[in-house]
Amino acid sequence: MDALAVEHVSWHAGAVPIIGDVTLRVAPGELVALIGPNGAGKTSLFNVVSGLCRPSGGRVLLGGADVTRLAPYRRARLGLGRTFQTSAVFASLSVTENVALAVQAARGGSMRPWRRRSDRAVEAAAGEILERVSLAPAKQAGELSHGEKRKLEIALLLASAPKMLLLDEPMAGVSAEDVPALAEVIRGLTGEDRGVLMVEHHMDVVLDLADRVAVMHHGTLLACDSPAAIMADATVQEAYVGEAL
Ligand SMILES: Nc1ncnc2c1ncn2[C@@H]1O[C@H](COP(=O)(O)OP(=O)(O)OP(=O)(O)O)[C@@H](O)[C@H]1O
Repeated sequence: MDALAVEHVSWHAGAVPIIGDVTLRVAPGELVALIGPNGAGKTSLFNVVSGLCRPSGGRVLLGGADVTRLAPYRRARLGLGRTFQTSAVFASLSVTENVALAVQAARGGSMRPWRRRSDRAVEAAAGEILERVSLAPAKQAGELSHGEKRKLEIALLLASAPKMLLLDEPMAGVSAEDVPALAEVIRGLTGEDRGVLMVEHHMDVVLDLADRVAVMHHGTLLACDSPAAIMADATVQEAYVGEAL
């Protein structure tokens, strides 16, 4: 069963066709990188998969369940997690407090403030997640580097134990020295049979991390294959004429 299946998906913005007949699968435990020149339709595809945009044709399946008509929060409950290009963390709270809030929300949806002494289980779960993303618990979220903030965003997603993750340019704004550590965290996300679909412009990161690379161009999927096959694909090279691949 695929973690994610996008089947013949099209999306129009009003009358303007943006995505046409895209079919793409992500297996459990697989990391697929989604690349393509600016304006190719990568974010639009993420919006269709996460439920922010309703496709004009085709289907989206999560773990085999048809979610095409479900609202984003219901897809999240079915195990879909998504990061965005902009950071969304509570800057004045510590790293642990941020993750503990997410764990608590995932467990009960209660909006009561997380209480330091009353919920050791929540704290323990938060600690475990922070270890997985190699992030120091005591730091205030507002003081983190870009790379650390990206790790914290991933930690917040892991709080709800998603089966399928959409990562939107995780390396954007991250300094060169933080890239290897963040790449290592992303590499670990496919554990526990989790599927990952990642939009990323840094080709070295894509080639290093991806099991397969999907290439979008003018709203369609040009190719989806191993990194080596994609690098050797003449059609792909042509789509990127004038741009660094
Ligand atoms: N709501 C909308 N209304 C009209 N046009 C849109 C809308 N959303 C996206 N587009 C257009 O669709 C095309 C694809 O946009 P999209 O953001 O999906 O591309 P992208 O591959 O994510 O690009 P980038 O790498 O620059 O983020 C662009 O030409 C964009 O201007």
